[in-house]
Amino acid sequence: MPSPSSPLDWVVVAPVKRLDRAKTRLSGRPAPERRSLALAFAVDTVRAALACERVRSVVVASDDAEVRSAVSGLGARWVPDIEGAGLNELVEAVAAQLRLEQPDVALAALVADLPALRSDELRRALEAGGEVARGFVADAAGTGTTLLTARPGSDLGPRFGPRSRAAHAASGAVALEPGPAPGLRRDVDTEVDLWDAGRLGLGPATAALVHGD
Ligand SMILES: Nc1nc2c(ncn2[C@@H]2O[C@H](COP(=O)(O)OP(=O)(O)OP(=O)(O)O)[C@@H](O)[C@H]2O)c(=O)[nH]1
Ligand SMILES: C=C(OP(=O)(O)O)C(=O)O
Repeated sequence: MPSPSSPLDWVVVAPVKRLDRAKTRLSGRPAPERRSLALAFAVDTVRAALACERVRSVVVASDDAEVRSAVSGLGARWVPDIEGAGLNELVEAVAAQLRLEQPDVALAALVADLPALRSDELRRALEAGGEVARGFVADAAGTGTTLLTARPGSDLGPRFGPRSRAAHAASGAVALEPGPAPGLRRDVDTEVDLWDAGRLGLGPATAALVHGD
């Protein structure tokens, strides 16, 4: 067991929808473009999480073969989606399995549509998460959640979805204050979100699509 003062190592669960069903709010774009963007968002999110010094491993929950192949290439592990389950049931089930495998692990659930995520933002958020039983980071809009944390001994208790910030707070999770973390909070659902992520600085996969880098 780590001593109380040593920072925890985290396992990050990142759910990724099947690409043909993802990012429906980017509806002004043809389906192949939406698909490529959804994949690029996930790749940039997972790459930044894997580069975070507090992250022991990243587990991507997805039924999409292209997603699985891309994130495996980065060094993440993947597990299948659960047929008919919603996002919260899926995260809960993957977290329970991880706790069986590694009982002392600290767990985090990270949405995989954060193309401007920086590893140092995630590190500060996870360090703040290590101070409380359950914590969350609100999204840029202030209504949703991008990161949910649970120290060893606590369950994630995910309540992602509409108004998840309020739902996580009402469930007893603490709002984490990791300092400036605009990329961690900038989930991309709409064209305006994508523009804002571009202003912050896109990860390489998304930048290649948006700017042709
Ligand atoms: N594996 C899996 N991931 C999911 C599921 N629902 C949502 N996600 C992921 O959870 C994160 C947050 O979801 P949303 O922001 O709603 O993303 P989205 O569903 O692609 O976008 P919209 O179609 O605009 O709602 C993204 O990384 C999604 O890929 C699900 O049922 N299974
Ligand atoms: C799932 C969530 O994301 P979004 O609101 O972007 O769908 C959430 O904020 O809980």
